[in-house]
Amino acid sequence: LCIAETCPSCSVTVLSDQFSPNTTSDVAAGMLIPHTYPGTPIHVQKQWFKETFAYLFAISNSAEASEAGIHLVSGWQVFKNTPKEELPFWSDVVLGFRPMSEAELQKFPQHRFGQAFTTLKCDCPPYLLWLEKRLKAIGVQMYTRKVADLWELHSEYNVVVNCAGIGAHQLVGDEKLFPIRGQVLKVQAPWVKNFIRDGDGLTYIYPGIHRVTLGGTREKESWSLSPDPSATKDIFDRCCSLEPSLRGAQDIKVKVGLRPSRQRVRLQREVLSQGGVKLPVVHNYGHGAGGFSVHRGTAKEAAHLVGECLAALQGASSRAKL
Ligand SMILES: Cc1cc2nc3c(=O)[nH]c(=O)nc-3n(C[C@H](O)[C@H](O)[C@H](O)COP(=O)(O)OP(=O)(O)OC[C@H]3O[C@@H](n4cnc5c(N)ncnc54)[C@H](O)[C@@H]3O)c2cc1C
Ligand SMILES: O=C([O-])CC(=O)C(=O)O
Repeated sequence: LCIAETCPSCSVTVLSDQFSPNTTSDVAAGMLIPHTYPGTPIHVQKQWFKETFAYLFAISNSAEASEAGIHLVSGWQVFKNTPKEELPFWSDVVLGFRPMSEAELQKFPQHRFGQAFTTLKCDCPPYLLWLEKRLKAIGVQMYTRKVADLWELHSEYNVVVNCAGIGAHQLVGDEKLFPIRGQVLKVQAPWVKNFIRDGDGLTYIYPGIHRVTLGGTREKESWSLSPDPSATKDIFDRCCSLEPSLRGAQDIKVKVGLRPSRQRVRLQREVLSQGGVKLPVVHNYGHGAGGFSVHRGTAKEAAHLVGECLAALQGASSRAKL
C-alpha cells in the first residue's frame, strides 16, 4: 500500500500463498508497544515507531476507525522489580506516559512498579481486510501464489519486494531468521477495558473492539503451529492472576503464530543476477515480536528503496539508449 501511495506510476501486484485470516499478522495482538531489535540503532527504531503511531492515530481519529479496527487503549505495564530503564525509548511517542500511582499499583499486589500510558491497537483480521480493501480500490492486483524462488518473478516484474515474514527462511534461505512461537487466546470479556502487560513480556491482556487477546508464550526455534492445551491453561491462569475477573471470560479461541525473528529487520536492496540478467529486490522482513508497532515506518523505508531501484533502472535504460 505504501509503495502504491508513494509511487502512483508503479503497477503493484501482491502475490501470497496465504491471505487474511491465515497469516502470522492475524494471530498478533496488534498492540503498539515496540520490541527492541538489538542490531538496529534506537533512533531508527524510534522513527519507525513514531511514523507508525502517527499513521494509525490519524486513522483512529477518522470515520474509518471502526472498520479499520484501530483504536486507542489505555492501561498499565507492571513490573515485579523496578526495571533498569524506567523510561523506554518510546515513552514520548505513546500518549500520557507516566509512572503508576500507589493507588493504581494496589490492583497488582505482586508488582512493585508500573507505567501507565495510552497507545493504539490494531484489531486483526479487520485491519488486514481494510488494507486489502484499500489496495483493491487503487487497482492493485492480488493473487494467491507460492513463490519458490524470487528469480521465478524476473520475467514478469521489474522490482520484487520480499515481505514474506517467517516464509523468508525458506524463500531466500536466511539462516539469521528464526521463529519464536507464540500462542494466544482470543476471548469474550467485554468488561475488560484496560490493557495489562507484565514487564517480563510473557503475560498480557489486550482488549480489542470485539475480543480480548490473552498472552502468551515465546518459544524460540519452535515451528509448531498446533495449539498446546497445557500452554492454554497456563496463559489463562497467568492472565487471571493479573485480572481475576477474566475467570468469567467466554468463548476461548486459541491461536498460534511464528514471530519472524532476527537481530534486525532486513530492510535492504539486493540485485539478483543470472546470465547477465538483473532483478532488483527490496527485502522487508524479520519484524519479530513488533511488526505492528513499526509496520508503517518500515514500509515507508521499503517504498523509498523501491524508488531507488526504479531510478537505477531508469538510469540503466537511458544509458542503454545512448
Ligand atoms: C502471538 C503473537 C502476538 C503478537 N503480538 C504483537 C503485538 O501485539 N504487537 C506487534 O507489534 N507485533 C506483534 N506480533 C508480531 C507480528 O505479528 C509480526 O511481527 C508481524 O505479523 C509480521 O508480519 P509480516 O507481514 O512480516 O509476516 P506475515 O503476517 O507472516 O505475512 C507474510 C506473508 O507472506 C506470505 N508468504 C511467505 N512466504 C511466501 C512464499 N514463499 N510465497 C508466497 N507468499 C509467501 C505469507 O503467506 C504471508 O501472507 C505478534 C506475533 C505473535 C505470533
Ligand atoms: O509482547 C507483547 O506485548 C505482545 C507481542 O508483541 C508478542 O507477543 O509478540
